[in-house]
Amino acid sequence: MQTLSQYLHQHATTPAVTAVMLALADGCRAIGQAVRNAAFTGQTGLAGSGNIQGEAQKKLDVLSNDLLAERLRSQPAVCAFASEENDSITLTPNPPHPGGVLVAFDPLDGSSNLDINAPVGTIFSLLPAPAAATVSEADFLQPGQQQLAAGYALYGPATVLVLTVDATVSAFTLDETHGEFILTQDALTLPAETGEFAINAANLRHWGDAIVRYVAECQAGRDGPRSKDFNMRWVAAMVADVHRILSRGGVFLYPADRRASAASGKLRLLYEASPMALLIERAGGLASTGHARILDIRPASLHQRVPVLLGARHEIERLNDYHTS
Ligand SMILES: O=P(O)(O)OC[C@H]1O[C@](O)(COP(=O)(O)O)[C@@H](O)[C@@H]1O
Ligand SMILES: [Mg+2]
Ligand SMILES: [Mg+2]
Repeated sequence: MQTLSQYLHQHATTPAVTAVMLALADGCRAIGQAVRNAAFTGQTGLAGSGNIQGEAQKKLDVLSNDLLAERLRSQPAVCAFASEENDSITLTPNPPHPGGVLVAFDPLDGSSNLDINAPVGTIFSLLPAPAAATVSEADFLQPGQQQLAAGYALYGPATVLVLTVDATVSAFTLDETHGEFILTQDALTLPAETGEFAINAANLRHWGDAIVRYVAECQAGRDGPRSKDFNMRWVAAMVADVHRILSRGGVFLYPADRRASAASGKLRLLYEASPMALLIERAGGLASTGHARILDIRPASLHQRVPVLLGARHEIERLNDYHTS
């Protein structure tokens, strides 16, 4: 039995990455508890505020953000952090230093699921801090391939933490009795083929031709050009959909579409797409916009959105072909 701390001391590239991961894991443990106890602590429903992307914040969005911010502020390796729920970056008391870390996070992913007691999660990304006197927003605009580490926590029937700090992806399950994350799956790998896809099909009439073709061919099953039946799933929390893919394969699609409001898709590059792309690629899959590898994109702004197609290698290659042919 290996604890998260033991694992990180063996696998993480620097002591700073270990320290920041442990702080994030502690924050996720606290968020998991807050989610489970919300009915007794007055933390259900809307906060009455909105975030910079115009989304109504739930009380748990705000609390989760605070729980992570608290831990990152007091972690000496963290020089600054950026959150989906904050307009701009937050500087910690620690100026940039060799080995210093910037953290970008989505404190509560899939928060519309809170109303129905369905899974939600937290997504985080660690980037190298600059070699400058202070950190600015521009320092966060690094392509995803420069991430030092990334991961997510899924608050489902069990609280699971999935992360990458080296070339591999590992999963830890929270032992609720002892409050410890225990390694439960090492070296997760993603099959190149799949018979399962995930997309919000309510948006079908807005999709571009490549997505319409891909989904129609999956739905045609063994009677269509793919000559096999496909299954469809949609949890409406990216963390849970990606976790299913890392557990049993599949593809997850949140494409751009023809609506002006969805011209770049829905998901955010820094907090959602980049960290998930790193996990998926390290497990042997691919993550693309249809036209570009997500990890190659240099963000133009903190809250930038991108189309996301990720999962089984051969399916994403097919989707890339459909976008260019
Ligand atoms: O409501 P839709 O269109 O099904 O979108 C669901 C997607 O939106 C998200 O909930 C966005 O995340 P947030 O809850 O952090 O805003 C993803 O987790 C999920 O994949
Ligand atoms: Mg999210
Ligand atoms: Mg969120």
